[in-house]
Amino acid sequence: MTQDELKRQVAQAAIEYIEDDSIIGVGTGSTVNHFIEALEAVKHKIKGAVSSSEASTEKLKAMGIEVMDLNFVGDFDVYVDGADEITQHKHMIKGGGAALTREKIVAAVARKFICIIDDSKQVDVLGEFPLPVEVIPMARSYVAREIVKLGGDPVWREGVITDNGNVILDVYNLQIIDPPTLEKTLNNIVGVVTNGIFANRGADVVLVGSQNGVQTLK
Ligand SMILES: O=C[C@H](O)[C@H](O)[C@H](O)COP(=O)(O)O
Repeated sequence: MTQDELKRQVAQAAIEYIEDDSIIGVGTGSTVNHFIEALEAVKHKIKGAVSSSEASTEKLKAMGIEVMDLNFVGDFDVYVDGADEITQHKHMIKGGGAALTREKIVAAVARKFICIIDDSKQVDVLGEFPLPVEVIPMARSYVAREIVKLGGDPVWREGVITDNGNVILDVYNLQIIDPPTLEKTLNNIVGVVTNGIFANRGADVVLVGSQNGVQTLK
């Protein structure tokens, strides 16, 4: 199977976690795009979705799925999203598609985070994938200098504006030994909106697509 076929396979497996009459949290990215397509089979049974990006919202609406405002939903059961890297402790790097802040908000509200990945995303230590940090535009240089002090090499993702109107710094050369602490440290820099470490609220269930089928890690 190609990597894209592995993504489709694992996205299909996540459909089993969807209950009748539920509201589903929907992430962003190429793996989630397969999940959105797979929702076709169950869309008549769900109440609607909460979306983590304009891109996913557009796809959900095109399928006739109601996209709800998180402010009016309260909490809900299941959030399905991909990741750029994930450890055995279910700590992740996310934000390769620049959707990290809305993803972190929707994940915070969900009772269960189901992470769907192909097996290329599994790592021992986070950090080979450059860590995305969403930054208020006027703070870009200041935040970059603060990140250098922490040992990272930030690179401005030029031309990219997030759904929230901010910019992204991708931080290279970090070996993230203690993800929960670095997540908090980076979020304490003034001007940072959020960073792509999902550790203080990691995944609850990880579905891993591989040549041998889908493995479930709980
Ligand atoms: O901002 C994007 C998200 O965090 C994605 O979940 C992540 O980048 C994984 O995307 P993909 O499924 O395309 O590898």
